[in-house]
Amino acid sequence: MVETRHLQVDYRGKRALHDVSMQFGSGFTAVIGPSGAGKSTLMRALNGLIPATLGQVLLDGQPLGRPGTTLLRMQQRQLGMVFQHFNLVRRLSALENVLLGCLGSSGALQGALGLSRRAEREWAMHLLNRVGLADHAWQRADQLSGGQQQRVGIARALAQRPRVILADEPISALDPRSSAEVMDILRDIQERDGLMVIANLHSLETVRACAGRVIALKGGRLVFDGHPAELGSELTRELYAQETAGVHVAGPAEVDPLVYT
Ligand SMILES: Nc1ncnc2c1ncn2[C@@H]1O[C@H](COP(=O)(O)OP(=O)(O)OP(=O)(O)O)[C@@H](O)[C@H]1O
Repeated sequence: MVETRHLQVDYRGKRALHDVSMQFGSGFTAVIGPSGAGKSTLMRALNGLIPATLGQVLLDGQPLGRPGTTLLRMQQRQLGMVFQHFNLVRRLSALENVLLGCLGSSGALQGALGLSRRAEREWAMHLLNRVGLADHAWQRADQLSGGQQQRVGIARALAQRPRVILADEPISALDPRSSAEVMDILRDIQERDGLMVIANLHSLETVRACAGRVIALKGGRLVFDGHPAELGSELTRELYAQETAGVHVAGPAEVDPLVYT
């Protein structure tokens, strides 16, 4: 359903992704790799927030539209985005933030689906309840904890009724308990609602607990695509070699988990 074909992304001459081709059909996919590997660039390119320099991103076989086009906006409705730093409007309530997600799917669709403002509100409240925040609906976003803000971010992404959730480092800014809550919600969305989830994650422990597929990038290139169980310690060591060399030399027992959170 989502595919990259020979995707290359350059930032002012600096290549961030080289010739990346892959397909995503369903399930929970984790994207891993050391700092600067191109993980965020991939997530943003999948959503059309960054255009391909060469190659293509396709949704249901159709290339993503260029920035600013109606085609891209229609496609982006199917691709809900969750951000590392939540990207909420701080002075608005949790409910108002979720309603902003509904705006992405109203407009043209509002008439077609017959969605009234009231129906949108009910939908937004339902989603806040889903992420365990019904009691915080009227609280300002900047008065919520990081974990709560990220849960509002997920509810906002769900508000547009996407088929895919692209989560760009959804738990990097959170403590372990909030991280677990957020991952439980993402996993539940995937398992119960059948949404495809693609999440860029740093903790291999989390990857093993949540993902059915893992994609590893290094230096902007695809270096692994398979089941998390196939991700051996040799490959993991290689993947993070540069990073651990300067920062922390892992002992044999340390290689596997959280080298990198
Ligand atoms: N806006 C930008 N302008 C120029 N170069 C950029 C920009 N964004 C990213 N890069 C560069 O592109 C490469 C890939 O960056 P990206 O943020 O996608 O990596 P990442 O794997 O998500 O890293 P991290 O885990 O540290 O967030 C890096 O070399 C980075 O410096």
